[in-house]
Amino acid sequence: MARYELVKRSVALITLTNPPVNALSSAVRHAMAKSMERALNDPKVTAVVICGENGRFCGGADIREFAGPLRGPPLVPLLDAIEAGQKPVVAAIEGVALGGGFELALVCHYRIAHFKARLGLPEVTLGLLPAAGGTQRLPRLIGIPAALEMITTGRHLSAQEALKLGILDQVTEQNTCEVAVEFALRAVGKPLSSRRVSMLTTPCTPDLDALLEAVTMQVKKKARGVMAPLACIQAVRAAATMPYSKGIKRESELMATLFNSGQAQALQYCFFAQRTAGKWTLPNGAQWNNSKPREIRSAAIIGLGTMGRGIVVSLARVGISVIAVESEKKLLETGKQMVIGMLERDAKRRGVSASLNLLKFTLSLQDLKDVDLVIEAVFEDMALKKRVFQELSKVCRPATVLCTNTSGLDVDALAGVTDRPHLVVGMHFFSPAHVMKLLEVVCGPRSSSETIATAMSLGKRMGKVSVAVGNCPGFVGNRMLKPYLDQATFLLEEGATPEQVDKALEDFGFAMGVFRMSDLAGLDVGWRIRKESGLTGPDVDPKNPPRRRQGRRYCPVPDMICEQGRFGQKTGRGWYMYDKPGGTNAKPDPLIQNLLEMYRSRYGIQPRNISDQEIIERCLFALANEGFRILEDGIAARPEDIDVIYLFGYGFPRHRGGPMFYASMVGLERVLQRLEHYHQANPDVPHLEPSPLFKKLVACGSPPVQKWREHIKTMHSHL
Ligand SMILES: CCCCCCCCCCCCC/C=C/C(=O)SCCNC(=O)CCNC(=O)[C@H](O)C(C)(C)COP(=O)(O)OP(=O)(O)OC[C@H]1O[C@@H](n2cnc3c(N)ncnc32)[C@H](O)[C@@H]1OP(=O)(O)O
Repeated sequence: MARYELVKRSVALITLTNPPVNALSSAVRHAMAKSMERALNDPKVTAVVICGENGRFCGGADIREFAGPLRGPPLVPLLDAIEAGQKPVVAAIEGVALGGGFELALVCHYRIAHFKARLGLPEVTLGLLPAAGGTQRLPRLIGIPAALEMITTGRHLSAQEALKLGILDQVTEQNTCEVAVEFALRAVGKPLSSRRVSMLTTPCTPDLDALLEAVTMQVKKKARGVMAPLACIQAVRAAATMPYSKGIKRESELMATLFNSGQAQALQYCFFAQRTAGKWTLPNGAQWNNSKPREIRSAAIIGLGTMGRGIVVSLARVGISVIAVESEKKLLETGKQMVIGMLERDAKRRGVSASLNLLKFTLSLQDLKDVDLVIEAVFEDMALKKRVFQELSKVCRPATVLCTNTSGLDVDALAGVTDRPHLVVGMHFFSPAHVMKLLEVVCGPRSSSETIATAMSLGKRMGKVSVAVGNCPGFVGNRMLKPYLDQATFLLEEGATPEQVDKALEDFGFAMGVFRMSDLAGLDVGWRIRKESGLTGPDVDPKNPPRRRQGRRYCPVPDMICEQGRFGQKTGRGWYMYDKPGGTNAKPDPLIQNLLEMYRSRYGIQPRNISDQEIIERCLFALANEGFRILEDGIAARPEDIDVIYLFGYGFPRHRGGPMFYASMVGLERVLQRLEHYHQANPDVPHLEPSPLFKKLVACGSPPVQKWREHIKTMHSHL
């Protein structure tokens, strides 16, 4: 857990050895304490260097240990002892120094880093604060404004930036440990008191209160209802206004309030869920670590609409040659100009040159004969997509992987029209594709493990959080959206307004409520799907009651809105009104209020007061209930996968952990009771009927979300 060596006859080299990130587990803390004691007591040792094995200094405290009772030597006294020691200690930072790892570096008397190293205090992203002295030492070292920014955002700094801020003493391109050992030898005999950061005075900040107020407003706006950034601000205030001994107590009190909070549990769950999601597995035993992806050097995108353009940019910026295909010259030219503009802006922001030489634009599918992979991103129309896949089958070489960006159509039906169904897979990007992190990799029953591995690995290369899902209408994300949207519109029928529903969801933590989000996405998309599914439009039998379809409750209000040409932001009118077509400033529209009032009176609905609690319960419990069905059907392998999809694709607030984790935090029994209650009141809404898996989990004593998998016995897993 820590290796101790004597180098250059007088330098104790202590290496943290806890792969993969040398986290400060209780065993590491124990070994560190013993090694430091040995170094400080050995008269031969004149200086100490601390480094991490495998080119990684330290990824911080062991987050897994936070879930259980704290054991082993506490970190704070260990770090205090290092700082107070009478021999110079140098941190040799390679890879990362994050969280507790960065705090370890802060107690060393000198810090040397490799030029590729990254440093930061990401505790806030885990619902915590840097409670091993970080909130008190960092402001003393670099001043309040810079420390506040680092601590409240959790941002990683490059070594160069850390050097400029005064965190590092030296940045090197050579062997960091060797440089640190030489540095340590030179430091022997020099006074250490000015090198003990806890003993420094925090530099004075003019207008401290105004600065703290401004940052408070900023974090409240950015992360509504999230506790950790606010606690970080209070801790940093203590560094400015209290002596170190009192500030450190304040830091620890604030940490105690965060440590056991539901928010910290949710955020730490998200950290691990995100990493679990990449570990896909199929019933035949093929999985992420035994299936080799193909190397993708060239790709083609068919269709240069919003999605296609975003995908081209995502591929080109990671160095993949892209051929972009459109069906008409004008569309091709417009798409080309937009892609070039997007790539140039992206490159400018990242300080690199735009990889325009990787792009080729064409009207001919014949140009795709040699590409490694094709992503179809044409209009969401099965007949059109089938024609494209048939054509691709003829044109592309037999080994080319064929992907569809459909957001819900049958991937296997497309595979079926090709000569290579095993090489067909869904790659469902989210709009705008060059910004949104989520990628659903849709595994058809005939997709080979190599094809899935290729799509997952390509997603990772593009910086996406890729989740493997099964093939069913809407896959995971969009399938779950239906019960959520249905509940929101039923609530309007019963007496709520779009702004009330949105406010309840935004207060819960969503960046945008469901109606504002629908206006942004465009209401016509859902309208077209409802028409195609026979739910609305001229094909519906006029004898059919307007509020019932296929034996279920149906709300025609969204159709009525679309019939008025209100498609959302793009038309300047939707659930809200906007200053102009394309405007983003949503204002309540009296016309919508009138429409709802007339609608209720036409159908004899007595509006009632609806509480925010009911809005949250009906929208989110219905969402989670569909998640349970998805697990039952084997469309998602784990609840973590569903949560990751909602966190990265649908703006579910991270500090709530995702719909499945949220249900477990509320308590499965309580959620079940509430669903049963709502289902009794709405027997014609099947989505409110608790799923069998859900009931089974409650009957088994509501195990924690990580254990649900043990209770899921899917006969026909799609994964
Ligand atoms: C009333 C009660 C009062 C209680 C008071 C309590 C007081 C307690 C005081 C304690 C004070 C401690 C203060 C310090 C806190 C912290 O340090 S919190 C941790 C901060 N660190 C981080 O957030 C870093 C997290 N890790 C990362 O960002 C990345 O992993 C990485 C280091 C940048 C590496 O990235 P990459 O190479 O892409 O690898 P990954 O896939 O992300 O990770 C590889 C595996 O390592 C696991 N892992 C990573 N970091 C940690 C960690 N810190 N702890 C445990 N495990 C970690 C990760 O899960 C991966 O695992 P596998 O998926 O199983 O491979």
